[in-house]
Amino acid sequence: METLDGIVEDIIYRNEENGYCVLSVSTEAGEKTAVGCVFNIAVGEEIHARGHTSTHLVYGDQFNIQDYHCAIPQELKAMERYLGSGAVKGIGPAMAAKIVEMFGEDTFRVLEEEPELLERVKGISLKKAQAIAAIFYEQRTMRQAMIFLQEYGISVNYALKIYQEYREKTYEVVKNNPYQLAEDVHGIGFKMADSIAEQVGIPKESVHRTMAGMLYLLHQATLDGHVYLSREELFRSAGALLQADGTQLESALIRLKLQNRIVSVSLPGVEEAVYLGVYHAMEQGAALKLHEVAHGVGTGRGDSQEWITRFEKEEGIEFDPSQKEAIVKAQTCGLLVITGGPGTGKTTTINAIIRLFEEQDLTVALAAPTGRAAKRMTEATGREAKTIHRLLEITFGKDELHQRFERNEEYPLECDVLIVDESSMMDLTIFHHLLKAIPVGTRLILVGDKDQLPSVGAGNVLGDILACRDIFDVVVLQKIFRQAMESDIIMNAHKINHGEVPDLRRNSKDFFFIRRSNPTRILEELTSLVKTRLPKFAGCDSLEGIQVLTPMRKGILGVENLNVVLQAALNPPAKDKREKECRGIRFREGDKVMQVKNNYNLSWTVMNDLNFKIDEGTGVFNGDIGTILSINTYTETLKIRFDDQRQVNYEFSGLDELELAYATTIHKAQGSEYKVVVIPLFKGPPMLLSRNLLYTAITRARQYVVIVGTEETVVEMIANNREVRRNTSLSEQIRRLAIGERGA
Ligand SMILES: Nc1ncnc2c1ncn2[C@@H]1O[C@H](COP(=O)(O)OP(=O)(O)OP(=O)(O)O)[C@@H](O)[C@H]1O
Repeated sequence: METLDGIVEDIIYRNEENGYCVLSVSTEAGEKTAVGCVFNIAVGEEIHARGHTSTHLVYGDQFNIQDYHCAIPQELKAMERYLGSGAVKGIGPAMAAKIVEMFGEDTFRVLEEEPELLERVKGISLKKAQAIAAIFYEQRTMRQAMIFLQEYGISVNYALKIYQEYREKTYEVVKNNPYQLAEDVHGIGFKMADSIAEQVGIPKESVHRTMAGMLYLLHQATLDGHVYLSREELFRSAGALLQADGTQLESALIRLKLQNRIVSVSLPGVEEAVYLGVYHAMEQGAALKLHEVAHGVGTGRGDSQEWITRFEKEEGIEFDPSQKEAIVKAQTCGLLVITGGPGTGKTTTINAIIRLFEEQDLTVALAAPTGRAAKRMTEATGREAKTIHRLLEITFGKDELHQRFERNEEYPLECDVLIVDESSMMDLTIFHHLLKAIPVGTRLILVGDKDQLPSVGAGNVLGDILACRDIFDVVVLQKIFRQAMESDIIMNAHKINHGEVPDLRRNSKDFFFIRRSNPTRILEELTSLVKTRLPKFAGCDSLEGIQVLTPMRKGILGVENLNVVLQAALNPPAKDKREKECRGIRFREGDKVMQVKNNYNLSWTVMNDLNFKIDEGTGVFNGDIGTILSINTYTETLKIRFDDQRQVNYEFSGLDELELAYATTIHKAQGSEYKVVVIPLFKGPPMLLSRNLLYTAITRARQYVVIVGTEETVVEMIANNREVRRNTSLSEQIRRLAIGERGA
């Protein structure tokens, strides 16, 4: 590795958000340009950096800083420049000259130890002297902390986050219990904390380590959808991860319980279910609020039967008995769940319910868990539907567990009826926040298809509520309407859902099966379809209209390889297209990409044709798809325009939240719809090839489905009705409360 030592002469560019700087540094070998993330550096400071030199096409040689430390300058001239550069707020160049003239080499000692002496300088009051000293102290502490943290191999980005979290307590936390970092600092997980702990010299058997390891495993379980782990599961994984014995684990478990960070309860079939405290509280809170909402309204106004007859006449429609039941129950129940597969009239029923309430002058709010689902609901109802996050007015959240919403029990939603579509996608966290904001007396109507894959986040909210059909009101729409029957996509989706294999040889107008017997042939066929044949046939763009959905991540037909192949076919390298590589993914201007995490802090803007900003906000969500408009290697940013026109600038350091999206997993496509869906299917592990995965994939298509692969795989998937069980206990909590109510 090369080194660079010199004095910062100029800061040519500084990105305030990610700290990326272009510096001009004077060294013994002359003036050099250095680039990289450098925090809190000022003109006049000495920089000692390690890194490598590369040659930029336009800017020539530049030193890429990997790690660095800087020091307050020693020479009078440099001191003056440093103080006057704006590094210490309140001191400009003229004042700096006066201070250095008065105190000479003693300047920094005075600033640190006897700031009141500054008052002697003309123009500095005692108050100002104190303020200057405070800033100087803060900067010195920060600089020292950054050096300290970098010694443990912590990157500048994380070091800054750690310092911002703990300030002067940084040393104490890192030295005594670095595992705390995993809980408090976004982006630092157990593994990184564990490696810091090893360097600090914390023994492997430390109870802090065991506790952190257990919390980590419970958190990992939530990423797999589980709200709790059985004690046996937790001990098995913790034993393997931490090489800890039963006594150590037991003692950590007790401490965590005493601190209320975990809760354990017994459930039917599970002797001890262990939860992260916050998840247990969310389940309990949700169960209680569901009961309150369900019982919170009196019977509705007017006679809905009469209204239905009039509506049917006016609209020339005849409702199916279960649709009528849903409309009547919407009037009489505080909580109603309407569920049904594609084409069973959910939207038609919602529309009638909205009309009925509106005619009674009640306000109806509409929401859905994702941006795409909300957009579809808006189109289908002709009324504005918001994402749940927007409805609740999200304000802050470094991650899912730290989300903050303006709307909550103190400042609840102001509507008489709330209808949530695509409820199967709601995870426990968002559902808990939603319920908190619903005042008792407001009607809640949850609509969804129970056979879709469960939510990406932890929980099985819709499934758990439906398991309590004897307690809450549920209407299942089963009739497939004539118009829907004309679509093979809908009919085949229902067949698949019932375990029947559709006729794959049938000549269909919207559902196609192309038999190819090995992965290489499947890939060739799929590429040719997406690149040329389907855009012509369906009259759409390869990128916008067509989505390849696959069950797997790995292998020839996994997301990763499909993206490489499709990128090469649809957006090949070109001289005028800039690129940026990150985690082995080569992002290129023009690429189709997907955000793979909810990020509530990313800012977006919407520009009009004249490039004027017409809207702005924050939040980009898991599953949002867009196109890379430009890559700027100088400012280290990448600009993306999402499908709904929002434009977002990503720092290169935030690219781990992006993936190529020519192909995505079926899981990620939940709640989205595409004009054309292409599904490659070939042998794979049964866990990945299940019936509801195929069902979900097919029901994502609005106009055409094309399956390329082997008939055997389709048959196997339909036969594989093994639902992946999630450890959740919302229904149990609902039941316990119901028994309590009956008993009371
Ligand atoms: N009672 C009815 N009589 C006749 N046609 C109906 C009736 N209810 C719904 N339909 C028609 O059936 C089709 C499917 O209905 P709708 O879109 O409401 O179903 P959905 O369950 O929302 O479907 P998806 O989940 O696919 O969006 C539509 O064309 C709709 O007009």
